[in-house]
Amino acid sequence: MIYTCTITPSIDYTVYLAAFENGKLNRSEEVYYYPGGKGINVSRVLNRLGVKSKALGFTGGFTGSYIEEFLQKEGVDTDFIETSEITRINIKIKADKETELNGPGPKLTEQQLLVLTNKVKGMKTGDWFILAGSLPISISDSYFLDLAEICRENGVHFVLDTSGQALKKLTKVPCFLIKPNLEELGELFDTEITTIKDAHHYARRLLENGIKHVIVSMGGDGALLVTKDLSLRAKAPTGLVINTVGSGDSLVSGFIASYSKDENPEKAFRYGVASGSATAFRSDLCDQQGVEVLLEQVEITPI
Ligand SMILES: Nc1ncnc2c1ncn2[C@@H]1O[C@H](COP(=O)(O)OP(=O)(O)O)[C@@H](O)[C@H]1O
Ligand SMILES: O=P(O)(O)OC[C@H]1O[C@](O)(COP(=O)(O)O)[C@@H](O)[C@@H]1O
Repeated sequence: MIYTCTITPSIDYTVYLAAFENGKLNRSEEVYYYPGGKGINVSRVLNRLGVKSKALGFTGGFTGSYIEEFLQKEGVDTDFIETSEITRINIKIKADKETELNGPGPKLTEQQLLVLTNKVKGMKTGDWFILAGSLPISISDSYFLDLAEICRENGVHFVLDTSGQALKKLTKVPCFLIKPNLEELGELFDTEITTIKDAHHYARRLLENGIKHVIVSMGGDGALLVTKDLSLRAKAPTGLVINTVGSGDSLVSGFIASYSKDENPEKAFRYGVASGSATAFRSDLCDQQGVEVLLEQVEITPI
């Protein structure tokens, strides 16, 4: 079973307008209320790609109920832990530029965290645990290190897609996959990365920690895949960009959907990049048909 875990879910209140002026009254023309948060996006895309998963994490209040109902209607299994706080609403403004305002994550009690630990303890060899999205600083790093250790002991594939300090601490863990974007990779090494050569260099350094697959996503410039045996660059397909929110999550989903069937990292990489771009080319997350028409347009070359 594939389990995604979103500690900080959201409703992505996504608004389209011709132009956005800071400090003025703006009126939007079109609005959407998508369930969001990185693990939730991964589960939604896996479902659209025909792969079952269970979405774990913490939800609360009317926004939490909305997310849960939305996912269940789409056919995504959920097993959220209830919190007393209202799940955040993240604002995504799509005008001449994309602007985002993400809220803070929930404050969780020891008891709530323990419930999640017990769920991870119940996972079996060969299962997947995808920890994705921001991790509140109120939760100690050792909590996530312990979850990663439980996964290692039980032969559960641990996938990490987070940012900031949490990413820095958790890259010490021998994950199956991590997917920083260029900025996040730079933050990991306290530097700014502007070239493929540097991105490749730093991605390889992450393998020294025992990480098996490092995917560095680069927006419209595609992505890199680095493993012990492979160094690949994928150029992303070109198209009309509508909404890139969830592109990175779609890349992770596409990779895992394919890898969990064939265990072929290059094929999975192609599927992942096509999934990321298929999401960028529409308002909501990608679907299988959208991904498959882009597969041949993903150009993969060795670095
Ligand atoms: N403008 C774009 N054109 C085509 N594909 C894109 C574009 N933006 C993102 N993608 C696709 O989505 C993937 C992940 O995007 P990225 O923006 O790097 O992730 P994140 O949202 O995690 O920062 C890219 O590797 C690419 O395949
Ligand atoms: O947990 P964070 O870092 O605040 O990010 C949450 C946001 O990321 C998203 O999951 C999108 O992520 P990506 O664009 O990186 O794929 C949104 O749905 C959500 O609003």
